[in-house]
Amino acid sequence: MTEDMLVVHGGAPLRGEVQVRGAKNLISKAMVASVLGTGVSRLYDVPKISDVGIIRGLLELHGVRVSTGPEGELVFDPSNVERASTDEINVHAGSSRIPILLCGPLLHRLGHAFIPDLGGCKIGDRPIDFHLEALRQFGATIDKTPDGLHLTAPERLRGTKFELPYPSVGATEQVLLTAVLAEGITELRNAAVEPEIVDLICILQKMGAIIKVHTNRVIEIQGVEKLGGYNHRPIPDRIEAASWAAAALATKGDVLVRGANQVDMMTFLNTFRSVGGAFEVLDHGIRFWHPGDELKAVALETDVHPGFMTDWQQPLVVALSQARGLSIVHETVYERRFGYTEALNKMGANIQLYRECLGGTPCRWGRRNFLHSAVIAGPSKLYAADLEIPDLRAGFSHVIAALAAEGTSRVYGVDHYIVRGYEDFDGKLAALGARTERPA
Ligand SMILES: CC(=O)N[C@H]1[C@@H](OP(=O)(O)OP(=O)(O)OC[C@H]2O[C@@H](n3ccc(=O)[nH]c3=O)[C@H](O)[C@@H]2O)O[C@H](CO)[C@@H](O)[C@@H]1O
Ligand SMILES: C=C(OP(=O)(O)O)C(=O)O
Repeated sequence: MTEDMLVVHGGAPLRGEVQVRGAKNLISKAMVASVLGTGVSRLYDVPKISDVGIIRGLLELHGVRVSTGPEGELVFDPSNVERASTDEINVHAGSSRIPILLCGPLLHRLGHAFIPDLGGCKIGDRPIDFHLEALRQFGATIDKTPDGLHLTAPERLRGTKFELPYPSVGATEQVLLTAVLAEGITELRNAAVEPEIVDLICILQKMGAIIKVHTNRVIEIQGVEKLGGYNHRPIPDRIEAASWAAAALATKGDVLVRGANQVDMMTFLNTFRSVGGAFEVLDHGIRFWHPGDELKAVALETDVHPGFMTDWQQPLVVALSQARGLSIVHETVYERRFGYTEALNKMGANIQLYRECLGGTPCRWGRRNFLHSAVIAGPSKLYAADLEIPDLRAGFSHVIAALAAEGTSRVYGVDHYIVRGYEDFDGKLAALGARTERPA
């Protein structure tokens, strides 16, 4: 499909400024949280990305009135939450993972929830067993049918004690969004504590929830009878910020990422510096640049917060292909997050994948029968190629590689994938001096 294709003339460093707005991985959850309230909620700085449109559509099907204000403001009025037909909901089947988080809010409001097949990036099996087990413990009944999940809770859900086998972001959000209106106390052990989760807790607290974050990943939620609305400006997107930082490094450029927040990116910044990248933290963002010296190889493992995010590795690996020596990236969160390396190799990179847990510690997952360690030998000269994007973050890394390469590449799948997480992608590339075109 040529309309989904970006032509990239490589070889020019990215230079200039981009602005990041509210984090993709918070915005959609904040939208879901609005359903829990009886009052109007206002979310500011919402980027124009496709996941927002999908969740908006689902909320509207359930009777939430959504309107837009200036500069990315979204307003939610959930006073008339109602059931939607499975056929209508199924229009959104396979489009996002967020619908699973509607379980608790819809059960509280309606006693029933229908969840279509989930979508999201195909970067692993991505089961929802922790979600379903937690919901059962709250008292929900779950019926899996070929068209999706039907959940019922004829009585008020009850608080519970639950320990996650792994600090899953989605399952932690599931528990939070369910426990806030459940009867009694919920204790969640081994919870995820990503900045996006802390921001969701802030939103719920604004709505009237009582949530205590203890040490050692323990979160205690005291259920309340009723929640109101919220006014919230979300944390900036630290994945997008790191993506532009990696793009600056890989193209030997200099990019000021307005809105980038140091505290949410500390681990990334340490790695960026270890590779040889330079940055300066400013009041309104972070400037990232290639200082001219040869980049250095590093070993890193992806991990839950405060570790190195799994969503940061794909863009950074393009820069690592330009570093001298052997870099190791051990992916411990998802089983199949190296799909993009095939394209980089086609362009001249030297990346080998291994089933072993390379990098230091064994994979906490136990799922070792996957190619989840990458060894990147550099520096490699990159040449243009025709590339097919396999998922969102991989897509960004394809585009960076094309920008760093010699010659003209064609990148397919841009509008399908990149638009899920990067607002005004073409506009931002143009602002940074990238030489890209859309076919006529
Ligand atoms: C929309 C959103 O916020 N997406 C992010 C979210 O995804 P998401 O919330 O889906 O990621 P999780 O933290 O839940 O998944 C982490 C790991 O746990 C496994 N797992 C998860 C749930 C479950 O019930 N059973 C199970 O086995 C998954 O297969 C995966 O291997 O966190 C990931 C980890 O930071 C990020 O890469 C994604 O960008
Ligand atoms: C994996 C991602 O998102 P999702 O969970 O929506 O698929 C991502 O943002 O990189």
